[in-house]
Amino acid sequence: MTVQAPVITIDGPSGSGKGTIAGLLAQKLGWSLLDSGALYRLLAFAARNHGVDLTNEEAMKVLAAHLDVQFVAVADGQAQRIILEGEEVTDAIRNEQIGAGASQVAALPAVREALLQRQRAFLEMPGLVADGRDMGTVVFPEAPLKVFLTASAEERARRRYLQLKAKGDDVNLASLLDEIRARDERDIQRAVAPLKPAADAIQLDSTELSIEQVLQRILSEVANRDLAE
Ligand SMILES: Nc1ncnc2c1ncn2[C@@H]1O[C@H](COP(=O)(O)OP(=O)(O)OP(=O)(O)O)[C@@H](O)[C@H]1O
Ligand SMILES: Nc1ccn([C@H]2C[C@H](O)[C@@H](COP(=O)(O)O)O2)c(=O)n1
Repeated sequence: MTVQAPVITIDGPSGSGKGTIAGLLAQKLGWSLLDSGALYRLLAFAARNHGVDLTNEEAMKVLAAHLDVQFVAVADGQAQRIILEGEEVTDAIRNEQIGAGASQVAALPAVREALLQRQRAFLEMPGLVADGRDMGTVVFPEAPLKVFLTASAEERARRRYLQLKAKGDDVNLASLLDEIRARDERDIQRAVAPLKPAADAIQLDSTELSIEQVLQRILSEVANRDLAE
């Protein structure tokens, strides 16, 4: 009998803290990590490099199927390094322009289909923490623990502002709020795999919670379900 590795899915809108929490959780449990948003960002980035129009579904599908990417684990507490076509792009894909492009290509059904198996291939023992928009609804519908992490748009814009400012980016809070609202709208309204909580997801509003409080809430659910050693 093959034993299936457990998955914890963390879905939610941009800036709700999914990536931060997924990374900390994976580190704490010693599990693998899937940052599915990075795949859509990488596609938008690769399309720009290769001069492919983001609305050309057939060309984007081919790009998605052949995306040459590696996720490299690093020391505890640091974001994994992302290598696209031999070049490190970890930071280059983390800006609002690429995020908006990612949200645009993510609405193409052929692209989502082309990335499905690639995402499922991240599943390995002893377990996987997967963050994105459709982890609990489409990619890992059998996951024993699904979290839908939210926060108000204002708080998410504020967090993004502080994050980008710390990186030295020239940012404007009002524009970030507009971009976050536009991205929410596109991710929620799209026809395929829209952003929505799975019926069996735990919904967690992090607006008034610290990163540590969110992490502890999820770890208590992990313990309740006996998911980890
Ligand atoms: N509960 C929290 N309280 C305060 N800041 C937080 C909290 N959760 C996350 N943050 C901060 O908010 C910023 C955005 O978090 P993060 O990148 O994890 O969001 P995300 O949901 O993965 O966004 P995206 O989907 O766009 O990648 C980071 O700087 C992170 O440190
Ligand atoms: N499972 C996923 C992950 C991401 N997307 C899309 C929607 C987002 O706007 C964009 C970038 O994601 P982020 O890195 O900000 O989490 O990618 C999706 O549709 N499905």
